[in-house]
Amino acid sequence: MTLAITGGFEESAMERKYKKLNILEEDRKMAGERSQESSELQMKWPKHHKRPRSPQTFRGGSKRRKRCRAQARRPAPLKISSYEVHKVLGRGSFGKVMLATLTSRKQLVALKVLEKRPEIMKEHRALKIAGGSPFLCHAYAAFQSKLQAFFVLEYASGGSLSTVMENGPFPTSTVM
Ligand SMILES: Nc1ncnc2c1ncn2[C@@H]1O[C@H](COP(=O)(O)OP(=O)(O)OP(=O)(O)O)[C@@H](O)[C@H]1O
Repeated sequence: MTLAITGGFEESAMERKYKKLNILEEDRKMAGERSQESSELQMKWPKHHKRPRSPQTFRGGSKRRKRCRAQARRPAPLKISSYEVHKVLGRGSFGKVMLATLTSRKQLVALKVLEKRPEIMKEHRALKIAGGSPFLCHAYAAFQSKLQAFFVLEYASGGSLSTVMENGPFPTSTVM
């Protein structure tokens, strides 16, 4: 066998046979060990119990990634009758934003009502981007009537940045 490893000489038929037998023997041993391991595991975790999964690790070493806020919550109902409107929060170029309550959950939301125009696709794209950011308002749902598009947004109770800045500069702790 040593000859075969160092090369240079050919293995004899007898040596090949011994080598094969040794390999078969090793295979048998390993198979035996594996079946013992699996029966031990079955004893630990009977079939009706799920074995705990090892925590999945992503690139960069972080454990399972957190779902973003908008995904984590259930989608809001997709009809206007499910919302109780309280007041107008502000107006934009294509419509208005109203403070509303999702009646079934008593949750305050900002309901953005826009005329159906091609430009509202920009809004759609912006909300898609905002969904991945922890610093921007997320959308819970969107639905439409014949003439209008409705976006149900996270209510930002602090007001707009320009309103806050009317009173002068504020400390970093306020921003955080
Ligand atoms: N999620 C929200 N929570 C609280 N108030 C909001 C929210 N979204 C909008 N508002 C208020 O409604 C106003 C109008 O918002 P909207 O997004 O329609 O227009 P805009 O972004 O200010 O302007 P434009 O339509 O030209 O982009 C805002 O200035 C803000 O005061």
